[in-house]
Amino acid sequence: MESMLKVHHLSHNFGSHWALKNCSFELEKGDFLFLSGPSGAGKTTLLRLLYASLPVQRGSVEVAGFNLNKLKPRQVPLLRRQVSVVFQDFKILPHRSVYQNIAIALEVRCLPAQHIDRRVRAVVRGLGLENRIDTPCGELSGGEQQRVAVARSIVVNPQILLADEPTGNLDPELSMRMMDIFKQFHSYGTTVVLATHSRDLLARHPKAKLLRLDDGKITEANWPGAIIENCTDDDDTCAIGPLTMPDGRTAHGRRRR
Ligand SMILES: Nc1ncnc2c1ncn2[C@@H]1O[C@H](COP(=O)(O)OP(=O)(O)OP(=O)(O)O)[C@@H](O)[C@H]1O
Repeated sequence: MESMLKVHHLSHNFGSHWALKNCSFELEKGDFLFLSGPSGAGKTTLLRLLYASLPVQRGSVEVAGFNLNKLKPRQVPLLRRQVSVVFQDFKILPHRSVYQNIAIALEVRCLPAQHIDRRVRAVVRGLGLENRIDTPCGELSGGEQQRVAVARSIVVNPQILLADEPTGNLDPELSMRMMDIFKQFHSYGTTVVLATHSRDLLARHPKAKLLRLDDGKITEANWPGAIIENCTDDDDTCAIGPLTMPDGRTAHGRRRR
């Protein structure tokens, strides 16, 4: 199977606070992963690292064949052609319409206008936004804005789709519809990583891969490609992970596989 994500000994700190501690896991093409854990556990931090919106401080990350430890600024747009993200704050343009907010993801790729129009309208239909297509996004409800953010991320057909609580603002029916869309993309071969608090969502997808974070550490995983570190925070190297040297060796002098 083709590897899509390799995260080894990943730790990340904000000042003196370690938001991620020595996380290691791998995903293959077409995997569907739920990232769970309480508020503050490090889910968003992990997604931001995978999207290269935070620099890798410790450990190593490979996403869709890109080594993020060595990623140059000019390579970031290339990575983001393969990886789409829906963040919690949506990042949509309030004065632009639903159509424009979604089309922009394709316009930056200089695709033919007809092709853009077809794809945007198909996604808008799929997410039930037809009657809001010309509405400025600033006038939409939270749930509608969330659907626009999801539409913009899937319209580009990414290899990897990262989503941070994509059903958080939606009622149960829309939430199911949104999940159906993620599952549809997954069935086309897209690798999906979805962060959620929702126990209900996890219970409804018992076959998906699950990674639980607590206080920055992996505490639960249901497949062998993830490592649960049984160590305490007192053991610094174990909890925070070995330092990665620029040549890829760890501070222990062991070369990574
Ligand atoms: N930019 C930042 N500056 C300082 N601390 C941060 C920053 N971003 C996150 N943190 C801290 O890192 C920890 C992990 O935060 P993160 O947002 O990754 O958690 P989360 O699991 O996504 O939480 P939620 O489910 O509430 O979104 C928290 O303690 C948070 O306060």
